[in-house]
Amino acid sequence: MSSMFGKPRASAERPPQTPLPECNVAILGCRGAGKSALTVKFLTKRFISEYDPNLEDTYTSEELVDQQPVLLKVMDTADQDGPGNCERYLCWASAFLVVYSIEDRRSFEGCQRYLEVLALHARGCQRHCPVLLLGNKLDMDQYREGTTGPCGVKQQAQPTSGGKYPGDGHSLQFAPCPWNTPGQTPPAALCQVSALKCWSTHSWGIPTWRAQWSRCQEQHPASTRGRAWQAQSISSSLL
Ligand SMILES: Nc1nc2c(ncn2[C@@H]2O[C@H](COP(=O)(O)OP(=O)(O)OP(=O)(O)O)[C@@H](O)[C@H]2O)c(=O)[nH]1
Repeated sequence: MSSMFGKPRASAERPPQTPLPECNVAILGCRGAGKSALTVKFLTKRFISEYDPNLEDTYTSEELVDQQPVLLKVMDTADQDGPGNCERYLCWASAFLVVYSIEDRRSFEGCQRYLEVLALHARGCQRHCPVLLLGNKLDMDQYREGTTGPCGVKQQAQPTSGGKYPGDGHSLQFAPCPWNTPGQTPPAALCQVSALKCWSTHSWGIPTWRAQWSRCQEQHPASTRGRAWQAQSISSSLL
């Protein structure tokens, strides 16, 4: 079943026969990370505590991404115990949001399994979808399970029990930012990245891949300057 949230925007200016560019985003993560809450928060722009967290559903919302209307479809997944029966979202989604709770280290470590599944899938089908790793429940910062990293920033980037960092082995890919070029219609892939940008702007979670961001800045100093959003959202484009 598909549900429609939010008000359609800017459709009056669009010729009726022009279909909107579409972006399918799957929300992944361990139980209790806050996927459903984030989905509802994003689509309704407020926090709602009463919803059925076990329902796996797909929602559709027309959003403006870089002044362009985009049909954003969001699948709020409900895996019972880590990634399982993943084909349903791997085949459907063109972008992925992997969510953890900042006060639950296990949920952060659980992201590794999702990143691995996504990496495997990307390798298998030669399709590289944007992936955003997102830390949720920012209001629980005093209970954050993490260490203080460089610059005094508390971060989750700790080794998992296997001694690896989530995302290890996945190369970071830096997407330049041409979707802002005047007069250019963003191609589908960039539209999807932009939709994630749109997501990270609206939602109250933050992507927290700070360690990798610094590395990325070193490698791409000119192209990354002043692009704070990218700083946070490049996360792991999976190869
Ligand atoms: N304090 C706080 N609680 C939150 C936040 N987001 C979600 N929660 C709570 O965390 C619990 C789990 O949230 P859900 O959205 O059901 O988590 P989920 O990832 O969808 O969990 P499953 O459906 O079991 O996979 C709920 O009690 C939410 O109210 C947040 O930003 N802050």
